[in-house]
Amino acid sequence: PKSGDPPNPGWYPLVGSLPFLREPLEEFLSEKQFAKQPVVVLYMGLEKLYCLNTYEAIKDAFISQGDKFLGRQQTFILPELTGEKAGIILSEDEQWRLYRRLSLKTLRDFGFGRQGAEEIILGEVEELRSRIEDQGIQAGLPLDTVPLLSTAVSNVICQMVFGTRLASEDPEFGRVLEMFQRITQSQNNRTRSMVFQLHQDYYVKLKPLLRLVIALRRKQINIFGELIKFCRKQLEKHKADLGSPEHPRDYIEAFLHQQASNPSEFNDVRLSLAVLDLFIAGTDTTSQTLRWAILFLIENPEVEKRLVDEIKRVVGSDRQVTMKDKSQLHYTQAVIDEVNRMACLAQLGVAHRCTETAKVCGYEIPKDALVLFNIFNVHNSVDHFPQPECFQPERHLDQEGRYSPDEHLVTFGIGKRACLGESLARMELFLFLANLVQRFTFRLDPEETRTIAEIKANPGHQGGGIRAPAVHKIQFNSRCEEE
Ligand code: HEM
Repeated sequence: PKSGDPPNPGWYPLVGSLPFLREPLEEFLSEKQFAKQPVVVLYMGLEKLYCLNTYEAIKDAFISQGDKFLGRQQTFILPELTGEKAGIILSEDEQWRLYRRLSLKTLRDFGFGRQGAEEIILGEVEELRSRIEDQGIQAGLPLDTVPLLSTAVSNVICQMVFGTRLASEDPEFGRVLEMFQRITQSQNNRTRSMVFQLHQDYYVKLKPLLRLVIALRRKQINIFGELIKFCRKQLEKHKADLGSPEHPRDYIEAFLHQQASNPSEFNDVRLSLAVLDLFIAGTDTTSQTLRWAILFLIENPEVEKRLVDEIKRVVGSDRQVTMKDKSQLHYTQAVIDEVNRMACLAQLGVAHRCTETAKVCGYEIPKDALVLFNIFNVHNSVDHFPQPECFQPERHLDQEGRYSPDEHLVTFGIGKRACLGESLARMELFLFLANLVQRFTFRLDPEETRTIAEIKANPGHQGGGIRAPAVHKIQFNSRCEEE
C-alpha cells in the first residue's frame, strides 16, 4: 500500500488481505473498524478491490463523478463462449448507451400494443393465487417459496421479452427455469468468486491455468451456454413472424427492428446476452425480495396487522390491489422500503470499473480499478437509520403518516449505471406483496426446526451470490377464513 491509500483489513505478500477477511464480506466491511470509513481497499491476492463503504462515498463517486465510474469488469468467459463481450450488465461505451437507452424505453413504454406491465403482473398475481390455493391450501401442504415466486416473476419477464407466458406454458422453459434456479440456489462463496474474477488476466496469459479454470467452471459455463442457445431459438422464432416496427409486441421484436438498420450493434449474440441479462438481473432479485418480505411479516405480526388494515380500508377484500391504489397505500410502500432496506439484496452492488483516475472522499482510485459499493453498510448505518436491526416501516413515513422515501436507501444503486429495472421491480414488489397479504396469512412450516433468524442467516450461502434466505417452506392460509 502507498501512503494516502484507503484503510485495509491487513495484508501479506502474495495472498494480500485474504487471511484477514471473513464471510459474509459485506458484514465484515460494516464492522466497527470500517463502518464509518468512506473507502476501504482489499488486497484480493495480487489485485486490489475498492469498496465504497458509506453513502457519501457512493454519492461522490456515482453522482458527482459519475462519468468516471461507468465501466464494468471485462470477463474472458463470454468472448471465449460467444465471441461477444457483453449484453447490458457488462457492456461499456457505445453498446451500453444504445442497449440501456433502448431497453429502458422498451420497458417504460410497455404496452407493446397488447398489455401493459401492470396487467401482466396482475395476471401473474392471479395465477400465483390459484397455485397457492391448489398446491398449498387444498392439499394442506407448506410450499417452498423459491419455485413458487420465481415462476411468477419470470413469467412477467417472459411476457415482456418473449411475448408469451413461457414459464408456465412451454415445457422447454421448465428446464430453463430449473437452470436459473440452479444458479439461484447455488452455494456461492462471494470472496472466492471475486478473487477468481479479479485474476482473469493471469489465466488468459497462462493457457494451462485457463484450461484448469474452465474445467473447474465447466458446470456454470454449460448452463450459460444452454441459456444462450434457448434465447437464440427465441430470436429465430420472432424473425419468422416479425410484426410492424410501430408496435413491437415484445422486447425481442423492438430490438430486431433495430437490427434491420444497425445489424452489427444489434447482432444476434448481443441480443441473446441482453435478454439473458434481463432474466439474470430481473428474476431472482425480485422473487428473493418477496421471500424476505414474507419472513419479515411473520417475524413482525404488528406490522402485518397494520398492513392488512390499510389494504382492507383502502381496497377492501373483493378486488385486486392495483397501481391506482398505490398513492393511498402509504404504509404498504413504507413496508416495501423497509423490506428492501433490511434484505440488502445486492449487498455489495455490481462492480463498476473506474475509467479515469478519481478522488473519492479524499482517496485516490486509480484508472481501471474495480469498485464495489456496500449497500449493507449504508442500510445499517445508525446515522441514517436509527436502530437499524429493527424492522420499522414507520421510518419511511412523515409526521402525517405519508410515505416519504429516504435518499439513503440505495437498494437499486444510484447514478447513470443504477438498476435499469427499478420501476418494473417496484411495481412487481407492490402488486405481488399487497395482493398476497390481502388474500393469505403466512406461517413457517410447522415441521421447520430452524428459527427464522437461522433461516435468514443462511449459513450455506444459498442464493447464487445475492443475499437470500435459506430454503424453507411457508404454510399459506386463506385470510378471510382465518379471520
Ligand atoms: C428487487 C429487485 C432488484 C434489485 C434489488 C436490483 C438491484 C440492482 C443493482 C444494485 C444493480 C447495480 C447498479 C449499479 O451497478 O450501480 C442493478 C443493475 C441492473 N438491474 Fe436490477 N435490481 C432489481 C430488479 C431488476 C429487474 C426487474 C430488472 C429487469 C427488468 C433489472 C435489470 C437490471 C440491469 C439490466 C442492470 C444493469 C444496468 C447497467 O449495467 O446499466 N433489475 N440492479
